[in-house]
Amino acid sequence: MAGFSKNDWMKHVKMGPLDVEICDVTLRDGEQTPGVSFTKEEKMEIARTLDEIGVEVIEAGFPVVSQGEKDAVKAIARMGLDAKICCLARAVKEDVDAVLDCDADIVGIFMGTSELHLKYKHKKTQEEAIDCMVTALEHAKRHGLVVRFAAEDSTRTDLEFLKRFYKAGEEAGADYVSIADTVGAMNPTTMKYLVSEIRKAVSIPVCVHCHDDLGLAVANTLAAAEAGARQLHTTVNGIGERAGNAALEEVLMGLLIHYNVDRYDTTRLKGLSDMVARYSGIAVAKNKAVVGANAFAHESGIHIAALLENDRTYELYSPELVGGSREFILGKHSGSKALCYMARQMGYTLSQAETSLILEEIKRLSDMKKSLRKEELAELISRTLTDKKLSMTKA
Ligand SMILES: CC(=O)SCCNC(=O)CCNC(=O)[C@H](O)C(C)(C)COP(=O)(O)OP(=O)(O)OC[C@H]1O[C@@H](n2cnc3c(N)ncnc32)[C@H](O)[C@@H]1OP(=O)(O)O
Ligand SMILES: O=C(O)CCC(=O)C(=O)O
Repeated sequence: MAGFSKNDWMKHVKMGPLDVEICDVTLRDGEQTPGVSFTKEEKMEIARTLDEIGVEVIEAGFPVVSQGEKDAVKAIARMGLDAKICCLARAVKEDVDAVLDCDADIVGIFMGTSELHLKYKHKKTQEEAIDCMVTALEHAKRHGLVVRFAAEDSTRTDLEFLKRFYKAGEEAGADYVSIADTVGAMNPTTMKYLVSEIRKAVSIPVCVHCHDDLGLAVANTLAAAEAGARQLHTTVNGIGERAGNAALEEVLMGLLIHYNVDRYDTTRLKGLSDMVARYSGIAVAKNKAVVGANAFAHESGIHIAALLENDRTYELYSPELVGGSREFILGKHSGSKALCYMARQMGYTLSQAETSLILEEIKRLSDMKKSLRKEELAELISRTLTDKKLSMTKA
C-alpha cells in the first residue's frame, strides 16, 4: 500500500490551504541547460506526461528562438491537453508575434529589472523598461493572450521599483506578475517577505520562478507558496540554467506532505524523470530526492530490520507513490535480518551458522569496497553452501 508520513508539525503553524498551480518550464528553461535540445516528438511526450500528472500550465518554449522551437510549441498547443500552454517572450513585438503564431494561451513577457540588468543588459532607465513591457503587454492583450508580466532578476531589484513595475503591469491588464529569482539569491525567509510585499502592491496572482544556485530553489518555491504565490515554476529533475530550477518532483511531494495538496498523479514522477534524463542526456544523481536511484535503496542492517516490520520507519513515503521501487543492497553495514530476508526471497532458508558465515564474507568484501546486489548475493550464498557441504562430506 502506497503511503506517507505527513508533516504533522504543520498543525502548529497557522496557515490556510494553499491555492497553487504548477507551471512546468522543463521545455523552456530546462532546455536552456547547456547542450540540451529536445526534438518535437520528445517535447510532445514530455508535455503529455506533465498533463497526465495534472500540471496546470506547460511552458512549451521560447518561439522566437528557432523554427524548430516554433514547430514544437505549435504541435503541443494542438495536442488538446487540459494544461494551458505558455511561451516566453522578451519585451519586444517580434517575440510576442512569434508566440501568437504558435496558438499558445499564455505569454510570459519578461525584462530584467535589477540595476545590473538595466545598466549592463538593457541600457535602459527604470521608466523605459516599464514602457517597453507595457507596450509588449498591450500588443499581446490586443491579440487575446493571457499575460504573465515577469521581472527578471526581481530578487536583486529595489523593492519600491519592483512594486511600481508590477503595478504598471496590473494597470495595463496583466493577468499575473512573476517574481524571478534568476540567480538563486533568496532564502525562504526573504522569499516569504518579498512575496507578501508584492501581494500588498498588486491584486493579480503572483508567480515564482526559482533557480538553484544555493540549493534552495525548492525551499524558496514552497516558502513563496506559503506567502500566497499562486503559480509555482518547476522543471523535471530540476534541470535548467546553471544549477537548474526547482524540481517538479520535489515540489509536488512537498505540496503533498506538508500542505495536503493531493491532486497530482505523483505515481508518474519516476517515469517522467527517466524520460527527461534520457532525452536531455542529463543523468540524475543517485541520491537525488524522490527520483534518484538510491531514493529507496537501503544497506544498513538497523534500517532494513525495521523496514521489514513497517516501511514507514525509514521511508517518508512509499516508492509506489512516485512510481519508484525499493532495493536492499548488502554490504559492511548490513545485518543478519537483511541477509536472511534477501536469501528467503531467493528460495534459501539459512541456519544461524550459515548466516554468520555469509555475513562475515559480505563484510570482508565490503571492507574491500564491494557491496552486493541481488545476483551477486545469490552466487555467494550458493557458493558458501556448496563449500560447506563439501567440507562436511570430507569430515
Ligand atoms: C532568464 C532567462 O532565462 S531569459 C531567457 C534566456 N534564454 C535565451 O537566451 C535562449 C534563447 N535566445 C536566443 O535564441 C537568442 O538570444 C535570441 C533569439 C532571443 C536573440 O538573439 P540575438 O538577436 O542574436 O541577440 P543576442 O542573443 O546576441 O542578445 C540578446 C538581445 O536581446 C535583448 N534582450 C534581452 N532581454 C530582453 C528583454 N527582456 N526584452 C527586450 N530585449 C531583451 C538584449 O538587450 C540583446 O539586444 P541587442 O541585440 O539589441 O543588444
Ligand atoms: O519569471 C519568469 O516567468 C521567467 C524568468 C526566468 O526564466 C528567469 O529569470 O530565470
